[in-house]
Amino acid sequence: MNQSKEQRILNFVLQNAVRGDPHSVVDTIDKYCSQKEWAMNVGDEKGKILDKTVQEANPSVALELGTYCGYSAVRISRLLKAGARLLTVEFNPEFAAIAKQMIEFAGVQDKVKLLEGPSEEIIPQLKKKYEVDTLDFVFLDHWKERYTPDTILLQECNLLRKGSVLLADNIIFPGAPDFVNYVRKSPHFQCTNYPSHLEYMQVEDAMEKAVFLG
Ligand SMILES: O=C(NC/C=C/[C@H]1O[C@@H](n2ccc(=O)cc2)[C@H](O)[C@@H]1O)c1cc([N+](=O)[O-])cc(O)c1O
Ligand SMILES: [Mg+2]
Repeated sequence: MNQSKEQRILNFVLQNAVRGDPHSVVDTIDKYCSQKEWAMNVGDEKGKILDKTVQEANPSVALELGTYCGYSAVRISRLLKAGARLLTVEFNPEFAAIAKQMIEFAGVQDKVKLLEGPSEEIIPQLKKKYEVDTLDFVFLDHWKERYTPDTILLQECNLLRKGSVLLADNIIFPGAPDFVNYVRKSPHFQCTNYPSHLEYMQVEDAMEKAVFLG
């Protein structure tokens, strides 16, 4: 049966990137997805905003919702300090299998833990099952209608602390209007908007940073 697009992306990385070099894995995925087949990786332009936000937060414990092929898991984990870890949540078994191989090829498997399942199931398990106290950084890049319920769930599970940084992809396209309304109206978040473009396209997009105020 013919290969999936995600398998083709992984194969291109295995054949063209440098094993153990996360930067080359990120660049190689961007090369494939800009020249051969579009895919919903955060991409390099928004990736630079992600990099800066991660470096500023300098998280000990980070969470990503929506692993997909592992592009942003590799991108984030390459910036983590020694001993820091990224927990990334993926619901689709095929994508999880691709991401696992991508993460291992990049050599960041010691920093990244891929959790398979829906975010609404995984988030309530983070404290007891995954020994999380609070999250220093959260990247939201999964189903857009899950951004708000999962942000509420993170608060209900006491996973945020004063200063926890949320960064959400696709605020303009495909859009997450209820999330933007929620965090901008909430007295518990200090928000910043970062205009950008949809990955590999000339389409407008943006990222929203929401810092939890406690
Ligand atoms: O739809 C988009 N993203 C949805 C991502 C979904 C990913 O999150 C996982 N997940 C993991 C846990 C869950 O609980 C639910 C889903 C899904 O299994 C999938 O791997 C999107 C679309 C465009 N676009 O241009 O159309 C651009 C983007 O940057 C996007 O992020
Ligand atoms: Mg996205």
